[in-house]
Amino acid sequence: MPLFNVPKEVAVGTAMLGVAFATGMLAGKRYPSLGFGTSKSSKSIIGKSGPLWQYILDHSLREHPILKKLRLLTVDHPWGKMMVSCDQAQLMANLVKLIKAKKVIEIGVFTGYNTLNMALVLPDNGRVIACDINEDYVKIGKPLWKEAGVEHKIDLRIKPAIQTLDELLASGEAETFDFAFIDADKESCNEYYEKCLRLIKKGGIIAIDNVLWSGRVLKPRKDDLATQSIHHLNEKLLRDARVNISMLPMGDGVTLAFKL
Ligand SMILES: C[S@@+](CC[C@H](N)C(=O)[O-])C[C@H]1O[C@@H](n2cnc3c(N)ncnc32)[C@H](O)[C@@H]1O
Repeated sequence: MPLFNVPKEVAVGTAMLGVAFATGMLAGKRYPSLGFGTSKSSKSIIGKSGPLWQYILDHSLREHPILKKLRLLTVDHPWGKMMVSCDQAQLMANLVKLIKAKKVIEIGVFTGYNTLNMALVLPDNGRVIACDINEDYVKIGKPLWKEAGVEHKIDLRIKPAIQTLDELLASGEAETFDFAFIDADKESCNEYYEKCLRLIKKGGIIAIDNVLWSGRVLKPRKDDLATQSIHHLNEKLLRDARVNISMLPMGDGVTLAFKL
């Protein structure tokens, strides 16, 4: 199947994302112009295409050459805006290293940029449980996981992420993970969060992407289920005594929840 086709079986899971892209909702996931592929939209709520953004990358991004190769492979893909922001991915890798994580979960792999990013900093016996429903996207990045020599750290599960999380819980892996990155269909973000919270150890971190949803969270429409879902989770997290949180205006907004 051509890479650019969305297979029927994932149409439901990705439908809202599709709408999001068509309407610029994911405009915050944009890449800089200088050697970072095309910048297709100017709707970013936090200015991700101007000279200051370029300066930030020029003075902070330390990207592994194979990660860069994967980003450039992905950026011109028609769905390339789904890829995680590279500065944000670098923060994830720094956190994974800081807490000496061994077991991490990625919910929403796409072409595998952040999966590779985390695998690169995990110890040799570390493991990324990588969840997606679309194998065609993942196929783009898989050869680069191998080229980077980290393929053995990645356990790819092609099925709805809820199912994978339930299987991990059923197999006794509660409180054994160190880090989770939630970046898939937004309607399920609360369920992903609750299941990840059970899977993560105390002191572990859950990172939730797109918490600003290009600003739509400011005025969620009743018929916009994705925005409603993100907004409800944001409100819940503010009062959730099980975690400490930081909401960062990076990419399309990322919340870090530190399990107490
Ligand atoms: C925003 S992209 C993920 C970007 C990725 N984290 C990266 O590093 O570039 C969202 C992904 O979630 C996947 N997805 C959508 N619904 C899903 C579901 N129910 N279960 C698992 N993955 C899902 C899509 O196929 C897509 O690849």
